[in-house]
Amino acid sequence: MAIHYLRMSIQLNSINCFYGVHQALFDIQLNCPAGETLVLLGPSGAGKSSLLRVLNLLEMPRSGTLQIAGNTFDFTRKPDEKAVRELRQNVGMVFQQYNLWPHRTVLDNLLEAPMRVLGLTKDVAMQRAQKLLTRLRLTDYADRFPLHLSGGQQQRVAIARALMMEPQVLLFDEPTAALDPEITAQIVSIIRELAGTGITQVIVTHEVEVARKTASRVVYMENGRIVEQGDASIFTQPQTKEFASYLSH
Ligand SMILES: Nc1ncnc2c1ncn2[C@@H]1O[C@H](COP(=O)(O)OP(=O)(O)OP(=O)(O)O)[C@@H](O)[C@H]1O
Repeated sequence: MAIHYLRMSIQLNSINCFYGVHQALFDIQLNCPAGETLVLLGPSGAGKSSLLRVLNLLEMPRSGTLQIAGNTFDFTRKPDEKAVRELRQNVGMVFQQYNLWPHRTVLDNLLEAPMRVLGLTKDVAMQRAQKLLTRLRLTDYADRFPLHLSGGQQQRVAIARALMMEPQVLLFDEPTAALDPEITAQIVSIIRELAGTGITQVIVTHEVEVARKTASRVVYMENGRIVEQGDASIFTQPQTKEFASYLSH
């Protein structure tokens, strides 16, 4: 009989994370198979951003293990620098404030990291950039500076820039915060389109509607702990009174 192993893109085991003496994450256990879109939900201060930031090592937990995109980290030891660099190439991040280079054009924002970090030639990087500019409907803005673009356009540039590295995992911190409903719908449709490409996505959001439209897996957190996790069916059949109450507000 054939045995099928589920290809896990992300596994967290017993993660404990502190800011000084304040513990922000408690004993986090999480599995996310490759190709899923995982949404992290929970009230303010629940630990969603901290958990997201652990996934690309912007926060270093005090203990526990992380397996992501083929790398494994045991946080009781100092992480290997080469493994950290590899992780950052394989795990892209789209920040809430976009974090674009303000004095570089959209095109140069896209070309910079793949040429510097991956060593791509300008021709190869340009080919990648042109495809992404087309895919994200940004071709008319290639020569503009980020501050001359709307929030939704800057968000699309930030997504294109992360995709330039061809990451296995893409992290989003509040991708639709401060965007109006029409632009939110555009970003939701981009996330859904990306889900079809096999990339694994992890999204922090306060917007339950955005979560409902994008998530194939859901994690609900409170006070640094995962209260409930499952597939998208938990939106209609929450298993805990905490998640049910969150959804009803
Ligand atoms: N840099 C920091 N220094 C100290 N404490 C922090 C820091 N960042 C977060 N915290 C604390 O850690 C806890 C989790 O914060 P986190 O930002 O992960 O929550 P969140 O669920 O993303 O909240 P929000 O939805 O408001 O962004 C909170 O109690 C927060 O005050």
